[in-house]
Amino acid sequence: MYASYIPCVLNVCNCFPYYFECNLAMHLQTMAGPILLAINPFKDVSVSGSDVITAYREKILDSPHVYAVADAAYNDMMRDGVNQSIIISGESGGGKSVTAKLAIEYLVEAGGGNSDIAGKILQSGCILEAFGNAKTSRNKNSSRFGKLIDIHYNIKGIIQGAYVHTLLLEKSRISQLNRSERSYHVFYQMCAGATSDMRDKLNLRIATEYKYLNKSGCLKIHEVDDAQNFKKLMEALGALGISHEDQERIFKLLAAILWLGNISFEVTDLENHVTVMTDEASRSAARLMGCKVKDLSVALCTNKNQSASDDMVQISTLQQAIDTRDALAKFVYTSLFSWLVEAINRSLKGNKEHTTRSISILDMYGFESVQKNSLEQMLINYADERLHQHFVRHLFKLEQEEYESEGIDWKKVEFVDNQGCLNLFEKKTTGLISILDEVSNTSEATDLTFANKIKQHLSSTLQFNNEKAAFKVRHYAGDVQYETTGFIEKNRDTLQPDNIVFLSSCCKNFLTSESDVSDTDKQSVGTKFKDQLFKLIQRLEGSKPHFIQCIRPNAKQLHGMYEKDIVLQQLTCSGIFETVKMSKSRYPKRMTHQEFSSRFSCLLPENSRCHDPLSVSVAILQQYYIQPETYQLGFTKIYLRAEPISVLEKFRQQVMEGTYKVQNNCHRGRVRDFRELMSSAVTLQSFVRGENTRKRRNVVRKPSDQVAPRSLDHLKAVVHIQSVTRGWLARGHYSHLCRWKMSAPDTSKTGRKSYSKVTPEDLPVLHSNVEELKKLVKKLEVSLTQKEHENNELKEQVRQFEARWSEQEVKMKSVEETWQRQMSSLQKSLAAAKKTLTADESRDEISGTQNPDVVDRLSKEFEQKRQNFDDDARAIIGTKSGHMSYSKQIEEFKRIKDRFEMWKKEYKHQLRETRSKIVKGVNGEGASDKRGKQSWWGKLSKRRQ
Ligand SMILES: Nc1ncnc2c1ncn2[C@@H]1O[C@H](COP(=O)(O)OP(=O)(O)OP(=O)(O)O)[C@@H](O)[C@H]1O
Repeated sequence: MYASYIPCVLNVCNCFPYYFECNLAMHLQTMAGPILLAINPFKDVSVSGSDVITAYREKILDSPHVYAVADAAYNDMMRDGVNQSIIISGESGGGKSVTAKLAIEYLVEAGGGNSDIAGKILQSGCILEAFGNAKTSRNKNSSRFGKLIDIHYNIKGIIQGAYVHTLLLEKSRISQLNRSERSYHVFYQMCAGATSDMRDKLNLRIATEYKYLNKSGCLKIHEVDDAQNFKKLMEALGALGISHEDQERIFKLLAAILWLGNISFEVTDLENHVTVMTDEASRSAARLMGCKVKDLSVALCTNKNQSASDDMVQISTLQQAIDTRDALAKFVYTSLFSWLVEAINRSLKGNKEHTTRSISILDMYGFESVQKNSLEQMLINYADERLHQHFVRHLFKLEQEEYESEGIDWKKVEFVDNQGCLNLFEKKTTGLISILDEVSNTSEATDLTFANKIKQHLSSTLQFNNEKAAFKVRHYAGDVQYETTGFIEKNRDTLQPDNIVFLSSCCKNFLTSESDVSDTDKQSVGTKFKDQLFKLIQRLEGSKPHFIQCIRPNAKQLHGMYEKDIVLQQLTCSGIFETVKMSKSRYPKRMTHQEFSSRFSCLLPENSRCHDPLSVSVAILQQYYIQPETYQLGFTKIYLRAEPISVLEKFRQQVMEGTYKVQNNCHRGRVRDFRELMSSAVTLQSFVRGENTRKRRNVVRKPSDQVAPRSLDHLKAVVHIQSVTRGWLARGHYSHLCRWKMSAPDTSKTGRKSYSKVTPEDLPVLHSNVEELKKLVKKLEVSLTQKEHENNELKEQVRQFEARWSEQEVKMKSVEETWQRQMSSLQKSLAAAKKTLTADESRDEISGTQNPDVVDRLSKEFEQKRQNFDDDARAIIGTKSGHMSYSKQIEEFKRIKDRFEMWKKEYKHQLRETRSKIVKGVNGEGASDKRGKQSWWGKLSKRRQ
């Protein structure tokens, strides 16, 4: 659906400017490839707030919006476990800070909404805005510092804490203001909103009475209520846990800065040497800073000549004193700002141990070009270039390089690379920052020296304006001319060491950070800024970026006005057209074959999953009919357009839901099994308890029953009787309690204890009842302990009993087996005897000697006995689960065995006799027959004896 917006954006810029004009009634947001374009409506158009957040979270809304970008970042973090960043760029006044605020609002809500940390994160924005934002000619609420907020989450995506990184606050604004601009909001808020008590303590006046505020001719902002905002600021300071004492100190220093600006100097000699005028301004400033007027005067009106070998102290000239005063004011303010950022970070630290990933939101000062651009503008625009390079690198360079190295069929998209402009700033020795540092380190150097030096080194890249000692830089966002006046002083930004010592003694609470003091000695402003910027970009490099480009629809900050050229210029400079071109053919989703196959292999039948990741990936794509033009297979990764990935994700979701359901059912089954096991254990325990009780009460039972196990039915009956008995006892106890309650005071109606019915005569009865109850409780406790002890003993008995049981079972089995073996062996012997006898019969028939009766009788006897023994043995086995104990059964078996042995002996004897009779009868008939008869007998005798 985003694709439908892209041609609109292109048309807007070329042929259909009315499209934007029509849509300015609302906060138009649209996608240009992977970038969200957010057009500043310059009016609250109410497409934000908790309802809209919910709609995006629940996917009821999915149209392009900053909430959709934040949602994608959050979901990507949760799914891939990778840190994310939302990079918001655009010109000053484009709406970056408002957009960042909306993104934070969403991310806070997604990460658990109402937690303490979430509230603090939102409140910290109010403090940073009051102390770091100001009205400029381009924006009534311009951020004068760079800001990166990391929101930390745990593995479940719940907010754990946050950290605010800041980048160089524009300090010149404290003492110098351009026409119609304001200093930092907090000064105006304090002057408008302080309570009378606070005013007295701070000797506070209205803003017009302070020179640092009134010189620009702008004290109020249309539709902005400073007093109301002061209340919000105080609330936020409280919410962040900044103590009352610290708050007082903060406002004291702010008031001191304002009074410092009002300090004037008196010329004391012809050489223009000065001293501080002792008036309300100097007295107030000294009191608020916690020093004497005399010390403040020394700090402002003397300087050490460091070039002289003896560090000679000199009286300052008027200009020197003014510069020192302003430098002190700026130093105090920036130290205060750093202290506040540290305090905010302490408060947002939260639960660092559980932090696993984060989302960073970058809101930098936007590209700006004012009437007289100085070092501040140069650094702001340099930061903007660095950020643009990050954008170019991720959206054009890295992606295209990757397609090439992965062997993807790809037509290269040309883009404007701003690396050249970056080199102009960053190059060692010949870059603007290096040259500025080099010149600043020379004590005699002036701004003109700097101008000449850059002319010498960079004449081929820069255009120069000799009249203004200015140079022009061709930025990606437009040409800017910088006037070198003030560059060296601003870059050095040094305070006299004596002044640092002085400040440390009076506002030490806010100069805790060693870096405040030492860095000013070591690093120039330019180098420090460059280093901080590098660290920031490094942080961003370690995360997956989501880009938002803010567009300023007109220069007048008016709602409903569209200036085509301004918009077109912003779209062109920010590389939106190349991005759109690229997004037509790019593959927004890429995964290694390993990642792809392990994520989606659940969509394949089990037997197809064991192949290599590439084959699995191909199988998945084929199985789900993914169109070949929507993906490409690289050497190590698979590249996909948006549609196939959403199709596969949908299928995966269905499979996962199904799996969870099955798992839940299994889990429920296991719980059921466990319950059954529990109830069996309870049954067994109650049986054992019953047995134990019977033993204790000497219930007389048949000797065989004493060790015999109960049958299942018997057990059930016992348990049933027990439960009925327990129920009966419980009912009895309950009615006893009821009777007791009837006699106790009535509390049911009033809900309170009413003792009105208790007469003095009742008291002894009640006391004795209570005593009785106490005794009863004690007794019960003792018997409970006993029972527990007994229970343990019983458990042990059961365990032993079970062990004996299984032992007996093994024995029984072996007796049974022996019995079976003997019977079958006898059967075999008899069968052999029968066979031989039959052969003998036939021979007897032939010879006339017959013994059929004897053999028949023997055979019948054998059958009869076998039947008897079998029946007896079965009868014993049949009683196994009935009423006979195992030992009894074994005894019976032994008895049968003895009988069997006796019979066997007798039978053998009979067999032998019969044999000898037969042998005698047939003696003369042949030796071979005799051998034949002996052979079966021999075998039988061998086996049986
Ligand atoms: N989404 C929005 N809804 C309503 N008004 C907005 C919105 N975005 C910006 N504005 C208006 O535009 C002004 C400038 O916006 P913002 O301060 O966010 O710009 P910026 O890009 O951060 O500027 P800078 O770089 O100077 O800090 C805001 O003060 C506000 O009045």
